Amino acid sequence: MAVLICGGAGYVGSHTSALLFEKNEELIIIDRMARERQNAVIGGKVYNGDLNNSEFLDKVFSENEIEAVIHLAASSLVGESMSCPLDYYNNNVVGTLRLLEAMNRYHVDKIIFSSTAAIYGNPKSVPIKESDGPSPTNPYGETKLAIERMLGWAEKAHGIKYVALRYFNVSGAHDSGEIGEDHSPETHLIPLMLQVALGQREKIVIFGDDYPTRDGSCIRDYVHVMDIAEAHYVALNKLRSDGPSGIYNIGNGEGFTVKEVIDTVSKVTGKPIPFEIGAKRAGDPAVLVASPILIRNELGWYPKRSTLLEMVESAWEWHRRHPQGFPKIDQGIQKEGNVT
Ligand SMILES: NC(=O)c1ccc[n+]([C@@H]2O[C@H](COP(=O)([O-])OP(=O)(O)OC[C@H]3O[C@@H](n4cnc5c(N)ncnc54)[C@H](O)[C@@H]3O)[C@@H](O)[C@H]2O)c1
Ligand SMILES: O=c1ccn([C@@H]2O[C@H](COP(=O)(O)OP(=O)(O)O[C@H]3O[C@H](CO)[C@H](O)[C@H](O)[C@H]3O)[C@@H](O)[C@H]2O)c(=O)[nH]1
Repeated sequence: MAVLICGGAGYVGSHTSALLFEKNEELIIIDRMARERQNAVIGGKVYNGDLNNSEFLDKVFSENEIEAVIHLAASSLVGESMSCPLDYYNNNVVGTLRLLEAMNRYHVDKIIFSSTAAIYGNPKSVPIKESDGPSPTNPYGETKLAIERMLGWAEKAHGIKYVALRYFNVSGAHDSGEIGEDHSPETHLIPLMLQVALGQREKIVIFGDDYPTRDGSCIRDYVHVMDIAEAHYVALNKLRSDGPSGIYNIGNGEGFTVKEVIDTVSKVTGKPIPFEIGAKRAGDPAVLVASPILIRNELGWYPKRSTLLEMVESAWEWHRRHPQGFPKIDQGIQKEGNVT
């Protein structure tokens, strides 16, 4: 039986798919950008389509024997969600609703869901524990919280077991240096800085330097994408062995300011990273740092590539080798494969 990966052509999805492929799992991948991003997918049967389309989901679920779902497909930019909240509800909440309906129709009863630190909002204390009350400061976090709650009700009514992984800030790249972060447009801090190091961008704008932090810039907990991929594999096996549903932070337990990230990127790349101070970004909490203890105690997962230096080095390796990201398929460099 196969594992269905929704959003498998995206950043975290392509790394998670690669890891599961290396573990000899049978993979089905759904992504609405699968055709454009087929160079990000190293294996599995790939479908180009949208989760909000129930007929498309019927096709995928009826053509394959699906054991479990890993659901990473979402709109996920904090700033964008502030200006287009309804699009976020539509893509994230309605998309997941359609997916759960299809799982229910086809009797698939395991799902691992990409949640986010953004559900916590401005934390009451740091590091943040799962038991701390959620209080999102942006529509993106609200949609993820709504989905976590929908999963809880779907379990009660339909017996669908779930693990929600609340990732903190994902960074780094596959150990091979052949898969990495390639968002368009790029908005994430570390790849933007690496674009500066590559000479593709003049400078970084720090979004606010009067936060109540040690140097005034925001603090985030960066976690390596391959550690995140492993968390999915661990969660999948937990559900396979009849483990209970659960919600877990996926972080390192240590936070870095934007200015500290600039220093690390400069050290790794050997290039200065010029910056200017800009306005705060709407919806940004000052500090997000995880307590990663619960998942260590219950599932045995802990981050293995935990220093910021390792994360930036691995991201730099990918960006240095692939300054334009994945080869674009209209450049005629596409892999052989069958995207349905
Ligand atoms: N990157 C981070 O720092 C981070 C942190 C916390 C949580 N997350 C969550 O992890 C998940 C993956 O994040 P990412 O950075 O890899 O994002 P990404 O944008 O690179 O990947 C998401 C993929 O999902 C696909 N997708 C989106 N909506 C879809 C739909 N309706 N139907 C089919 N495909 C759809 C996109 O085409 C894309 O390839 C997201 O759910 C995000 O909210 C990411
Ligand atoms: O040009 C930039 C870009 C970012 N930042 C700052 O750098 C930090 C990291 O910003 P990112 O845009 O890289 O990441 P976010 O913290 O906004 O969000 C990411 O992590 C979240 C979880 O913490 C979410 O889940 C979300 O999907 C994911 O994009 C933030 O404090 C942000 O204000 C800047 O100062 N300048």
